Amino acid sequence: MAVNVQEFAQTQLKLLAAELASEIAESSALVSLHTPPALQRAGLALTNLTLSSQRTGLGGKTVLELGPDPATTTSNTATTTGGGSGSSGSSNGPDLPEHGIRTGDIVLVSEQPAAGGIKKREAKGLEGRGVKGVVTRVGRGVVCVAVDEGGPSGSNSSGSKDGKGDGGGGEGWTGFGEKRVWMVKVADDVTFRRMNATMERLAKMEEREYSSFIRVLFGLSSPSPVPEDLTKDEEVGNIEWVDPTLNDSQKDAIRFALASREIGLIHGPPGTGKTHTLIELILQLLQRNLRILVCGPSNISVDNIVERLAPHKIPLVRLGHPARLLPSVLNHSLDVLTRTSEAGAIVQDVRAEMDAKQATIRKTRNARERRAIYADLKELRKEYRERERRCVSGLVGRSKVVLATLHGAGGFQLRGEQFDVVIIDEASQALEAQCWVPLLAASKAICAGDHLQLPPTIKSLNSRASKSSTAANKKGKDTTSTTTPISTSTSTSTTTTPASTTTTAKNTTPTLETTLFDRLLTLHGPSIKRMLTTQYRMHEAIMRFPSDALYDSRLIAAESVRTRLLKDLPYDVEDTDDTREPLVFIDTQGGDFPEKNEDDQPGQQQDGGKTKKVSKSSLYGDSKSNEMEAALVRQHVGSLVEAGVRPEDIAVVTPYNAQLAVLAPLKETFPGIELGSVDGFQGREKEAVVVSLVRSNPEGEVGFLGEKRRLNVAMTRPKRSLTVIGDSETVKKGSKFLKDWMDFLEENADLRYPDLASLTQGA
Ligand SMILES: Nc1ncnc2c1ncn2[C@@H]1O[C@H](COP(=O)(O)OP(=O)(O)OP(=O)(O)O)[C@@H](O)[C@H]1O
Repeated sequence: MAVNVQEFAQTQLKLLAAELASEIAESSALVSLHTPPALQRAGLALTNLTLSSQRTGLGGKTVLELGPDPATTTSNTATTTGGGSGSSGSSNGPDLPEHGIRTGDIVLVSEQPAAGGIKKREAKGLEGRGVKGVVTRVGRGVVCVAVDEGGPSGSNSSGSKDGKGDGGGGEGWTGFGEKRVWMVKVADDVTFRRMNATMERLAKMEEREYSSFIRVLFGLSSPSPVPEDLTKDEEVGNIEWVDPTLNDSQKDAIRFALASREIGLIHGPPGTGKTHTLIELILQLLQRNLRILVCGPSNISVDNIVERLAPHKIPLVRLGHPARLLPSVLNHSLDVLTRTSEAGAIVQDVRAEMDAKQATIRKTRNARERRAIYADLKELRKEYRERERRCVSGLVGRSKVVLATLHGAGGFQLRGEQFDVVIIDEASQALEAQCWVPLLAASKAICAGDHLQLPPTIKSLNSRASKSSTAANKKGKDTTSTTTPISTSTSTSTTTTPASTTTTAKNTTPTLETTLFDRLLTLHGPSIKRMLTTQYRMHEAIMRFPSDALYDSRLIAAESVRTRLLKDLPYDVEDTDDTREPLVFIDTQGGDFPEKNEDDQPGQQQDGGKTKKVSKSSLYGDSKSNEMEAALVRQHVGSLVEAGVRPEDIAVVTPYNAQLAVLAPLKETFPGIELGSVDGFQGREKEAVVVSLVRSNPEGEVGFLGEKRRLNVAMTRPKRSLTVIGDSETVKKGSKFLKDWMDFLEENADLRYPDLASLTQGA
């Protein structure tokens, strides 16, 4: 049962290397197969830019300000003086075209290739050219990018051992001059560097260095026993709750988390108040004068906690690049505190000096003078880092609660810091290696998550899976993950988040998709977890199937949500067949609603003529769509809206990105409606959710619909109304779980068969 720590770390290192290689290969393939305009349309790039200015941003980073190249913005009414340089690019200039670059994205800015695509050979070297950075601001006519110079703060480069980031940025962007440049989203290899460094540390540890915490996490010792009933426990039996309205399962989970010595898991099924529970736990730990590090896999998961902790007025510090934080939590950001606190003033002096120097670069044409300025800047940056380091360690050292993303916890700011407890939210959505970044600073950990929802996205799974020949693989090859090379840790958007292709392989060979949460449950059994059982989201009828099929029938619908329907919404909604039903199943069986393979679709060809070769790098992969089903979605949404349900209270989710593309026009008809991939919608909720299952074929192939964790996510998003649209005949053949679900819907939902005639009329 016990795990050899060194072997574990070595295996993780190998798996991580394969994963990074997959991500990079995918990015490069996308870039080499598609022209910059096609990538721009797919939301992955922004083309035809020029550099308008640069300045020193937060954390001493150089911020590049990029605007549309005036030479390419012909039909603009705004008056622009030619030449790009000198103009600020932020006001009065031409607007940027439609694009999908968002604040917080990691991008590579480089010289734009001439017309046509980027050749494979060039794509390979893409990382070596240009400069990488984080998008800090997106305006109508300007995009700002804080470039990666290995600055002391923020999430980039600091702590990297390879020194790759250090100083590299300077040369990267100075060559831009007035040339036309573009930016493309890229994989975030910082996350990998942090995970690697952590695994290397673990691999090098000698057994005698293992703490009892580490021993338990690898099964070398058992966790210290915790009594089943803690209500009579001397220490935690009589807690003064900050929020006395917590339900019993939440209180029990908190008692358990407080009483556990090494590790405690809080299992939070959908809508059961996992975060709510963690907030109380943090406050209770603080009352016991313990020092806490709180982490989550994404910025949004961490910000969510900061926002809810802030009203309690406890001193806390949020680490992370300010560009990636919610505006509401910026006041707690370490970068901002460094700037605004008294201790930060001295840091600012150097910063002002750096700005002044930066400004002189553009005026200098003489190469020797430029080199001299760079040398000065290098010195100043060093000094800046030194002062900032002192200021930061003061701020962090005094904080009882520190919050960061998992990989953010590997930054220089926490070097040498120890915590009594590390709390990891959404632990079942993080790679285990990522969890170890903060865990090495802990002597106890509390992990919250739900291993019955989707695990993190693994890209290398595709290539590894395709080499084996299991039936699960054959069926599991559909993927939406090829639509984007962006990292999983930053995005707050829902539609671009890639869906993983998890086959349910639960074998003994270590794989990246085994999360820490899963592994610990297998290792120590259910006694190390407590489950939250009251859910505050779904109508009872919506909750029933997931509860019975996945959560041992233990879920209870809170009184406040148990019977609420769309017709009871706090605004005017008519009482109709659609608004008084919590569960609707529109069964398309019979073969009139066939699915389409993305390859079969005409009009898929992108610019440049070369992209017809559909491969893993196609913008939609071999995703599936179903136009007739989309027409049904439109009809159903139409009648909901007609009854008075607001489009912003409706979401349509589907496992297939190709189907999302087919559904896209709904956004024009019903402004405010949300469309999302199931994977991207994890963690979200809506009053009404329509699920489009897409698959309909005589063979009964269901692809990655066969993953029950994905279906669990899909069916547990709605509050008052779930409508499932799909072909029961096809879907039933997919798995026992799918058959049970279809049988359940046939029995318990308002079952409808579409009227083909009205559908073709309405279309
Ligand atoms: N004890 C409680 N009493 C009343 N409402 C509660 C209670 N606990 C949680 N809630 C409510 O339930 C909802 C879900 O809570 P929260 O956001 O903490 O859930 P979560 O489990 O983290 O969410 P997810 O299911 O997305 O992981 C919130 O609206 C919260 O206010």
